[in-house]
Amino acid sequence: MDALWDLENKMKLSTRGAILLLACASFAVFCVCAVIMLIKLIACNNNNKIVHEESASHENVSEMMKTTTTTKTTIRWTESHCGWVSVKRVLMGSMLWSRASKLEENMSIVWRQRQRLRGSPLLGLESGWQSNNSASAVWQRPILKGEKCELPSFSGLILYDEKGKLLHDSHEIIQELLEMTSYTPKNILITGAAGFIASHVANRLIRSYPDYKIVVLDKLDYCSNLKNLLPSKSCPNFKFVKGDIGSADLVNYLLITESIDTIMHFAAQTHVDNSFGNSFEFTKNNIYGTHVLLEACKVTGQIRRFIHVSTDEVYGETEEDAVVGNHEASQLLPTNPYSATKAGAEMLVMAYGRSYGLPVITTRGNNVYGPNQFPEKLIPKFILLAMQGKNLPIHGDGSNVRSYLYCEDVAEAFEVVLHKGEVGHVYNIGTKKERRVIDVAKDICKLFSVDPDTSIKLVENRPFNDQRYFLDDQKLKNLGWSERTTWEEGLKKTMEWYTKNPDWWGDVSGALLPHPRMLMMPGGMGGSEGEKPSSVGSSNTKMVVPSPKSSTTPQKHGFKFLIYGRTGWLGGLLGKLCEKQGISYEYGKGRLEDRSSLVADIQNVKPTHVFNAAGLTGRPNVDWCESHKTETIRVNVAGTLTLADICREQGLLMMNFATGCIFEYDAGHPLGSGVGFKEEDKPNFIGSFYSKTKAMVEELLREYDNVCTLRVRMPISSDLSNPRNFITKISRYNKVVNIPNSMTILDELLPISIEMAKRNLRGIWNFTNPGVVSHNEILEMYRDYIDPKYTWSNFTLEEQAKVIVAPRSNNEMDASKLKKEFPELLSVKESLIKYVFEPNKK
Ligand SMILES: O=c1ccn([C@@H]2O[C@H](COP(=O)(O)OP(=O)(O)O[C@H]3O[C@H](CO)[C@@H](O)[C@H](O)[C@H]3O)[C@@H](O)[C@H]2O)c(=O)[nH]1
Repeated sequence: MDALWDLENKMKLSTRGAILLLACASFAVFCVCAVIMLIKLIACNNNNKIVHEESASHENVSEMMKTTTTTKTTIRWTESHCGWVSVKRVLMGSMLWSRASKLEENMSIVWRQRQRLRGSPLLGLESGWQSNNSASAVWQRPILKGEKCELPSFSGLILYDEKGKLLHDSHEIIQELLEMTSYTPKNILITGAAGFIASHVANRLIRSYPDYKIVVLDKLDYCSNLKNLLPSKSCPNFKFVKGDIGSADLVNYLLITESIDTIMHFAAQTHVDNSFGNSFEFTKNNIYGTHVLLEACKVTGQIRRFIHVSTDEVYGETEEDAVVGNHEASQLLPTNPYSATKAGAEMLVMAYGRSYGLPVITTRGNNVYGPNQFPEKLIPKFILLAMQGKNLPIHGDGSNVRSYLYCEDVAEAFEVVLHKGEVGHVYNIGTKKERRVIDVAKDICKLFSVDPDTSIKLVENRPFNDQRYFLDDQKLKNLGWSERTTWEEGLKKTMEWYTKNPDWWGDVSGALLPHPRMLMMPGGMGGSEGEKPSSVGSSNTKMVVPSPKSSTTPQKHGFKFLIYGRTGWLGGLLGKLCEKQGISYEYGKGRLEDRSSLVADIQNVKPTHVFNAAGLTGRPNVDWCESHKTETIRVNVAGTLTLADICREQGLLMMNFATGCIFEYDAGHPLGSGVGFKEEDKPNFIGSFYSKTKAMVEELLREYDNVCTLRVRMPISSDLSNPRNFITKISRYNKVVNIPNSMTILDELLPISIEMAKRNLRGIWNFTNPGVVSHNEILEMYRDYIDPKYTWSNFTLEEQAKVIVAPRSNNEMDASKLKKEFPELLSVKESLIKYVFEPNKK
């Protein structure tokens, strides 16, 4: 019993003890909770506080970070290997350290598959940081060896090596790595800087920041001009590279060799009118080109800023009565093909920011005006027209409103965005001052003291003409930028500049048409149907009151070729090719030397391109020309020049089949040396009258920027029955010389001439397959593929001279320009086998 009592007492005691213990424990838990809540509360009020980590190495880091919580912190990774950085977001309990992305050997950044971030407000997003998902505590981005990397100011820092192992000796490393610096551009690539806006930006940066290296990449399209960069020409920090942003190899090469850390991407097809014509060019330049740049940034992994230049047009039309402008978060609702491609490009930029942490900034600008602008745009166009005493064509009724900024102010805006813009942000570059198109025209009339009532003509509206683009410009103003130039001041400066530089752009008659379609007309100077340059400013200019229906009428698209040389070999083949490719074409009826007949042809056919395959080559050969010199001059000289001249007047590209028989092997280009004559070489062979006239014409045609001269040599085709075919000719001669020559395999090259027209290529081109082939090599192939019994004999040039009247040229042409444009082009021997002998094999 006592024992039981004892046990009961003991149990009572232990129960009391347990209760006491429980009470103590509860109190302790309460205290801990209170402390935690207090810490959380403090933390809530101190978003910039650093999270302390348990590990000694982390403490070191944290200690250092403590001093840098309110400013941006930059670290640089100098270890021999690549690494990555994680930051931990404060005020979130979880300690889930996400496994980092890996840097591959080729230095490209490969992010592991992760959930898309959905508009988390975390500041880290702004500098390219990413987390597993929006609830994760850990934000990370990879850094490359030597790269500086800004840390969001609220973060703690943990460094891992590339295998994900914590760095334990981080104190020393971090001491060395931590820098209190902000981003400073060093080597900037500006695309499209021979164009209008970018030239002002480039010239400004080159002038104001001698420490920055500015590399300009520009393909020198119709609307760009190296003269725009003249102020920078002799500056040591300026470099110009002619090239296309669509060339991935070139872009990658430039980023690496020039150590580019910043890209300002202006290059684009910008003219709305053109985009109603050939809008594929817009997709190619604006979307694909941007994509190539972005991919190059990803692959090279060294870009610290990618400033993408977009337009206010991506927002689409603003309501006429809207009082609040589009702000940067407004919806994108582009209305024309041009703005649609710009919006598309923006999406890619945004995606590369999100997917690969590319530090992107986008700008969306209002209309810009000032010196250097190609006169397809309203203000320079109207100034030039007014200067010429011509009428100013207003699309529709001129009630459309645009907001105009002076180019220097816009250049300053880009300077501000470059230095102060936040990564991941969009900035409108705008002005609240709006102007109706009709008022712009009136102001220009006033400057030139002409009567607006007689000078201004209403013409058909654009297929779609946004009424207004109204921007909220506050965000950029918050960075310290504001517009400086008044409209009156800016317009006066612009007028003075164009008055001083009326020929800056050469012949721009095509651009001054009411509705230029520079890209649809690969001649670059074309107009839409029914528009002739002469009609601008004439009192006959069609006046059309815009109607909503007509404004949506689709435009006619497609190519139409006008071909001269119907009865000739090349002209005949061209027609067949057009049929095969479904290209609409007509043969010219007029004679080359009869100007009015050519004008009538163009009026009737309304071509997009003219091909000149007409010319006298003589029958049975060029010896005929020696005894028919005036006839040869009439067609080959006067006729060709007349056609080129009319095409230029009409804004048309003329594809001119010329000859390479204006060169002869010489000391600088000896036989067998492999050194061919280049496009820029001056003709050195005028032995025959035919060659003499051809050389003279080629020289004169250099002055016509609407001509594409194709130097054909010893043309060969798969039609071995054609007497003009070089193979047919030499296989029928009693004796042949044996000299290597460059030649043109028509089956391969004629389709290329069509493609060249579509690509709007101009200037002189050696239109031969690369390499040379000798007479004997061709005849050997002829024997091997066609006639095993075929034999021939050779004779020397001296012996040949006895049986011909005029000397013939032998030469090698350098086809590298053509090969560069068409990398698939076969060497002459490969082409002979593929296109001529294999298909004729007996
Ligand atoms: O002969 C003409 C030429 C233009 N306009 C009108 O003038 C206004 C301005 O036209 P334009 O100078 O071609 O500029 P936008 O179409 O407004 O586009 C410019 O401004 C955009 C920014 O808003 C940029 O994105 C574009 O690249 C740039 O071409 C438009 O309403 C045109 O219809 C005429 O009435 N007659």
